[in-house]
Amino acid sequence: MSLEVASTVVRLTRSSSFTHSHPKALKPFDSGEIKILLLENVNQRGISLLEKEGYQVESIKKALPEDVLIEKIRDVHAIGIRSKTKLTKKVIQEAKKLLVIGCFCIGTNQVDLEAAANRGIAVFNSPFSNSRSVAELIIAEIISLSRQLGDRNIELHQGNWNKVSSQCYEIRGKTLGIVGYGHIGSQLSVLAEAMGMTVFFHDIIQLMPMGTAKQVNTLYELLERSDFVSLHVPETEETKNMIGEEEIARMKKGSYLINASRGTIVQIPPLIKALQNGHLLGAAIDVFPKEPASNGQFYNNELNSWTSDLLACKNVILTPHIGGSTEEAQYMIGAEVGAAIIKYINCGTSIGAVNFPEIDLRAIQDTDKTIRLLFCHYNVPGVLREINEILSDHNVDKQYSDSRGNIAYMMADISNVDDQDIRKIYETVSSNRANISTRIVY
Ligand SMILES: NC(=O)c1ccc[n+]([C@@H]2O[C@H](COP(=O)([O-])OP(=O)(O)OC[C@H]3O[C@@H](n4cnc5c(N)ncnc54)[C@H](O)[C@@H]3O)[C@@H](O)[C@H]2O)c1
Ligand SMILES: O=C(O)CC[C@@H](O)C(=O)O
Repeated sequence: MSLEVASTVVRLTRSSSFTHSHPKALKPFDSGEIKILLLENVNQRGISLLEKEGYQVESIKKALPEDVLIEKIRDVHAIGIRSKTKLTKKVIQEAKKLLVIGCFCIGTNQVDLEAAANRGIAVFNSPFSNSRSVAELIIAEIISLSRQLGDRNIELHQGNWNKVSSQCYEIRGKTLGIVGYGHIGSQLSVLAEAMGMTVFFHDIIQLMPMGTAKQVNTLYELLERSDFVSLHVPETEETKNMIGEEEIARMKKGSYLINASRGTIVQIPPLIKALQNGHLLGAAIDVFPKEPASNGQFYNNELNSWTSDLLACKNVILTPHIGGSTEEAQYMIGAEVGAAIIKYINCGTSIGAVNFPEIDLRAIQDTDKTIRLLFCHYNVPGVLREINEILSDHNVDKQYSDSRGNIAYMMADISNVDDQDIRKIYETVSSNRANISTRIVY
């Protein structure tokens, strides 16, 4: 395998010593030179945090077409995205200066995580800041489907008074089947039980049930027992097309399907068929196989060929991927992912990264002449010995290393390093046979 070198040159001037020692605010080099590109309308909280660090931040409200994205990503050290921007291997290969990707959302399926790790690029997300928002939306949808609220609302907006109770039900005493019992699924479980529902869930791992919920062994068992099925799995090779004709046929007659996970999990044509023939009484869909890059009049057959058939079905609630779109969630995500980007750029901290060894070191005290070496490398035998040989003329105050698959990451705080030694250390470490990326912060 060829060793790609994506190294960062450091500033060679330092501040002078302080009499008292404090945790030192580390900086990579002149922070003004750090360029950050934020796409898809990242919350102002995240923008402000990054700007406060002195980084140059460009924020764009929509996702970019691949050619424009490639052009822009070449020049930036960090990129912040949400669910629409596809950071494929091809795009990542063009990102020569990129250190870090921030997914300002939960899902990370839009990023080629392995390609990023192989370039020494850490990827962060916000694993639970919008979980509650999604769970609340699902509760609203369960009630809305059960009472046909969507249809009544449209009818009355069109002047049609249609007072009916036929096939409108309370949710008390009904059964909710949750597929994927992680952050969202388990929150939903608690809320649904509080509304008087009985909860079953299916997950690939054994999990502690909330309240009196029960885990079932198979997806089919869950589908056969539930009045409402709600999907909360990530997009993986196993979950793609998870709900198709056979699975829908296994659902109870008169039940409802809700998908706010990813658009690839449910096959829409068999869902449309089941809604048309009355096997299902309704569905709520928040995510779609293809979604537009920005707001506007894009929801049509050009986007997904079956759109008009779905629109014609009764009791179907369609929302534009807004499960996590609340002020509370977006603010928290902006703060969390913004902080993770800053800590990775300034201090090398990779705790919370989804594709990378997760390590941290306690702060450097604000005395002069200590540097932090950040060395991302291929996980091959003998490398740490070679690096410590390079560092042997200095005092390694503390050091931590971990690996994840074929990628390893080492942090070392080295004291008593003179200005002229910094470049030497940088050059020798970054020319190591296993180097992926080398950075020095101080
Ligand atoms: N609509 C929205 O706006 C919105 C908002 C947030 C998250 N999401 C989506 O929801 C997904 C779930 O979010 P989360 O925070 O609960 O994730 P999570 O990682 O906390 O939980 C996912 C659960 O699914 C389980 N799982 C994985 N593969 C499975 C399979 N094949 N069968 C059964 N269970 C399986 C996992 O074991 C895990 O317990 C995210 O990955 C994201 O794609 C959508
Ligand atoms: O905000 C988004 O675009 C994605 C929301 C949601 O799907 C997530 O993965 O957190």
